[in-house]
Amino acid sequence: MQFLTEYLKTQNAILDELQQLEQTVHGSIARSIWQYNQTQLEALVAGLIKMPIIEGVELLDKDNKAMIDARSYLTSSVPLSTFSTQSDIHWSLNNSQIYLGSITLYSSSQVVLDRVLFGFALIAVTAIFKLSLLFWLFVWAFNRYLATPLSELMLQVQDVQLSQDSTKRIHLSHTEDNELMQLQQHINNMLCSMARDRERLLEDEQAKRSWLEQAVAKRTEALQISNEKLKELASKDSLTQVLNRGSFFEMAQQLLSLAQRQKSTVSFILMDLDLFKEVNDTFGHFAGDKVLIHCTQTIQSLLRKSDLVARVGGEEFAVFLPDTGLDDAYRIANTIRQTIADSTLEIDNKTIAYTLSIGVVCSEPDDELIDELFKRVDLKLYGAKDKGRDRVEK
Ligand SMILES: Nc1nc2c(ncn2[C@@H]2O[C@H](COP(=O)(O)OP(=O)(O)OP(=O)(O)O)[C@@H](O)[C@H]2O)c(=O)[nH]1
Repeated sequence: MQFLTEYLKTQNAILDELQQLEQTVHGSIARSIWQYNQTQLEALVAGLIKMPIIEGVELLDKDNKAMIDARSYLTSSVPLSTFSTQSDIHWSLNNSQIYLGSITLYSSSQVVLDRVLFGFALIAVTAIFKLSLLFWLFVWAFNRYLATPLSELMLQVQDVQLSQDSTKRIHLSHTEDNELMQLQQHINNMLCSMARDRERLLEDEQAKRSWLEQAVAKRTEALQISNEKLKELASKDSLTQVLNRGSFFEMAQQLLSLAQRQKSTVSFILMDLDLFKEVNDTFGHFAGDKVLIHCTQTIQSLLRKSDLVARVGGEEFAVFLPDTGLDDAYRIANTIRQTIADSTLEIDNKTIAYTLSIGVVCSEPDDELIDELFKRVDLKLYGAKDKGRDRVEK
């Protein structure tokens, strides 16, 4: 439909052009005919026929006989349809018009078609050019305002994700006041609130950890106290509160090893209450316990703090004297014996007296084990018993 409209419009335009051409050449042709100048007439027609919109020129004389009939096409390729404009040719003489003939200019559907197609081609080329321009404009705008900022945004988000730095934020290099800028703002707000949450969590965790550490420290302290109490209980004799046999031998062994390294002498005193069974039998077991406690306190009062005292049997006491030779040890042992022998105990209005038999030895340079000293001192003790009790044997 558009093609048909275009075709008709173009045809009318060509008709107008043909008429204008006729007007233009009208005077020259009239003169040529009036002057019988055939050469000039033919030249004019040849000029006309060369024009692209003219397919044929026909000149008729006043008797309608053909003077010139020129065609731009061969007779073998006649156009499908032709259209023409015709006008009469007059010559003015003494204010009268003399009729000389007529001129007909032909054009064809081919000319119209060519022009219409040329118009369409022009429109198509313009459209393609405009479309290309629009396409590249779109590509440029897409890249500039969307693709490039988006890929930059993705890279920065990735960077923030991989980084341990919670203060990192998104900063796009080219930001317009658009959705991307809002997106950047939203992401940064989200990162801020995430950082705040993380800080809060860390603070909570820190508080919980310090609470836990305090609780553990308190618990450890309580355990240490309990352990120390247990150790003390395990290492001490419950009645007399001096060392028991096990811990005495352990500590004495360490002190003996140290003394051997330092090449000093240590002494070992072993004491046994004389006829203690009689004390128990006469005054009772409770009184016997009091005697044992009295004996312990008396021994302790006569020793240095660095000496070890232990209850190593029912009524048997051991003393380990670091850095002490046999004579000094003997003197100490005898003082203990004498003090005990001189003392009495009042229990339930009854006076109790008791004595000790004591053995004393000192270490030899090749003594490595405390058991060796114990064996020797045990023999000395039994020597004291054998010799009548209440005495010290060295
Ligand atoms: N009260 C009391 N008596 C105890 C304790 N441990 C042991 N005994 C008593 O000590 C006495 C030891 O008697 P024996 O081994 O016969 O020795 P002894 O009577 O002292 O005679 P000798 O050692 O030969 O002088 C026993 O009667 C035990 O019951 C104790 O913890 N408390």
